[in-house]
Order: sequence, then C-alpha cells, then structure tokens
Amino acid sequence: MIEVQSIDKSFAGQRVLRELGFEIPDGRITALLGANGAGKTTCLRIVTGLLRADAGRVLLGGRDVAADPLAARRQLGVVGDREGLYERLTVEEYLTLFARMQGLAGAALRQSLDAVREELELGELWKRRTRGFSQGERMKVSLARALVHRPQHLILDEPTRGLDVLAARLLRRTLLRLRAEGTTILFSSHVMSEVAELSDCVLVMADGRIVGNGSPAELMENTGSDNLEDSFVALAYGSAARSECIEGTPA
Ligand SMILES: Nc1ncnc2c1ncn2[C@@H]1O[C@H](COP(=O)(O)OP(=O)(O)OP(=O)(O)O)[C@@H](O)[C@H]1O
Repeated sequence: MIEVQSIDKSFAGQRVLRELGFEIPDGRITALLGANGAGKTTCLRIVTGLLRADAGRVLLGGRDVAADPLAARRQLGVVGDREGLYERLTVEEYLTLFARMQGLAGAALRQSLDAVREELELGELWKRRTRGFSQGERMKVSLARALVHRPQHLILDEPTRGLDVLAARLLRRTLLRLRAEGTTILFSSHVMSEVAELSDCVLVMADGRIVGNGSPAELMENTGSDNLEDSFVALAYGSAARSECIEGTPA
C-alpha cells in the first residue's frame, strides 16, 4: 500500500504541492492525471524518495520513505522520466548490477534475470550495449531494472511516452500481469485511452491538490460526463475556477 499524507512542496517560494494526500491499495493500478505543471512528477519524486517534501510523509508498505529510505527502496521499482541507462553496459550487465544492488545473488539472481529477459522480450538485446537503443528498447530495459527484484510497489512517470504500438502494448500487458500478482502500481499519464483501459482508480491533480479520486466510471458519473477525457477536463481545468472537489474527495 502507498500512503501519501499531507505533502507540501515549494520551489523557490512557488507552492507546487498543497497538503496532497491519497492512498493506493495493493493489487490495483492507479493513474495520476493532471495538466502540464500540475505537480505529478514532483509528487512521484517524493513518493519514490528522490525528493524531500517540506511537510507530510509517504509510507510504502507502512515504511516511511524519508525516515527509512533503504527499506522503502527494497520494495519499490521506479520507471522515471529519464531512463537512467548506463550506455557502456550491456543489458545483462546493467540489470545484473541493479539486481546485485538490491541484494540478489547466486541462483536467485540468475532466476530474476531470466524472468525479466523473458517477460520483457529482451532476448535479442541482452548482450548489446544500451548506447543507441530506441525509445521502446530503453523503456523495456528501464522497466526490467524496476522489476528485477520483484518489488511490491511500482511507480512509473509517463511510461508510454514515445512508444510505438507494440511497445506500449507490451507495457500494458506487463502492468496487468503485475496487478494480477498483487503489485501496487501508480503511473502518470496524459493518454486517456490507456488510463481508461488500465486503471482501477484515477487521481486527478490540479494546483498541487487532488481534485478527483475514483474509478473511471465514478469520475464520469460524478462529473456527468460520458467519457473520461471530458471528466478529466471538468475536474482539472474547472477546479481552478471553482476550487472545489467532487463529492467524497479530500480537499
Ligand atoms: N526542481 C525544480 N525547481 C523549480 N521548479 C520546479 C522543479 N521541479 C518542478 N518545478 C515546478 O513545479 C511545477 C510542477 O512540475 P511537475 O514537473 O511536477 O509537473 P507535472 O504535472 O509532472 O507536469 P508535466 O505534465 O508537464 O510533466 C512546475 O511549475 C515546475 O516548473
């Protein structure tokens, strides 16, 4: 479970997150939506421990990310807005390095590497250095790095950005499989069709707050919309003027 409790964050006096709070239960896929600049990446960086909040806290599986970062990271996989590949290493070397850093060794290490190679169809890339990889190839390696230690929580920042149809499909299939295995998944996106297809729950951010929280069907019902995009627009852009939340959503 991911618990975000009353997070505040400012950059140079500009308040980006305002008492942001939400909970994500295990075995669910949750999408984080918001206009450009709404604070999604800042929120995800705080949830993953890359950035410190000014106030509030984040718990991953009950562990405070800021107070106990190593324990939190052991149960966390992250696909960030940059892939962070080491271009001189082959895929195998790169994933082995990250698996070792997560404490895997011996047969367990071998098994984990074999599993991600197969699941993410990395066979042909396995012995290649990652320099020059296409966007889709980079995403697959980045996702494999995030998954190699079988984390309980997976966080992805716009994971399908720049992917072709097949790569996006592989990613969606992987997320659905992980959900079936009980993984807790939080991802940000601007692609409404993929959010509607994948998400059990949608969080809509505006002005550093959650202004909508529910299943796609609930958000549509609460906004009187017959599609998720209209519902998102009503919440994300209407909210700045109305500064109110849909029923049942924390302010
Ligand atoms: N390191 C930083 N220093 C200064 N300002 C920052 C920093 N990181 C983010 N911001 C500002 O915080 C606000 C929220 O940015 P953030 O990247 O979290 O938005 P976002 O919702 O992810 O946007 P997008 O959809 O465009 O990726 C923006 O106004 C951005 O300029």
